[in-house]
Amino acid sequence: MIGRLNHVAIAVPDLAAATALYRDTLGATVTDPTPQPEHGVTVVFIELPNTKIELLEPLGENSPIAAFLERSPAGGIHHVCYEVDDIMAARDRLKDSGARVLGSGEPRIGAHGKPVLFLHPKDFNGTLVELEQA
Ligand SMILES: CC[C@@H](C(=O)O)C(=O)SCCNC(=O)CCNC(=O)[C@H](O)C(C)(C)COP(=O)(O)OP(=O)(O)OC[C@H]1O[C@@H](n2cnc3c(N)ncnc32)[C@H](O)[C@@H]1OP(=O)(O)O
Ligand SMILES: [Co+2]
Repeated sequence: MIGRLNHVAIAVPDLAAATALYRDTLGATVTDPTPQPEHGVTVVFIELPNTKIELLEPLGENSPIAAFLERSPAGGIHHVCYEVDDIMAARDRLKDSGARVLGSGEPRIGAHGKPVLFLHPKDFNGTLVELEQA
């Protein structure tokens, strides 16, 4: 069911500093920061030949990454994102298998303008999983 690895997300306390680290120290191609208010984060993508790294900084009062950064103030790997061909079929199959789909269970539009869903980390070996419509 899952296909390509779309991105690995890293939550960071200082997006400008993290972006500079990837751009200047690691020599990567980086995008401009993009606020995603409906997701409570500001995002920078690091573009690699075979996938992307998504740097996440909290945005607003109720950011879903705030508690994560309280637990890990220096930042850390927050989620992995896999592409699926049919996100509704994937969601229904996962729910039938007992996996917890986070939020309302309805896909929302993610950073690439495509529908995304999140799966509870406790159901996937302690890793928060994002699914993105391919
Ligand atoms: C930009 C848009 C989009 C894209 O297109 O790429 C994005 O990526 S948006 C990214 C941010 N959005 C989300 O993360 C949405 C989904 N997340 C959530 O709903 C919540 O963050 C959460 C996963 C339910 C966690 O909620 P939180 O309040 O932070 O923690 P809890 O106390 O409920 O945690 C319970 C349990 O799970 C562990 N945990 C929490 N987050 C993670 C994580 N990222 N990776 C691994 N484990 C995680 C937490 O430690 C708790 O464990 P125990 O203490 O053992 O109970
Ligand atoms: Co993501």
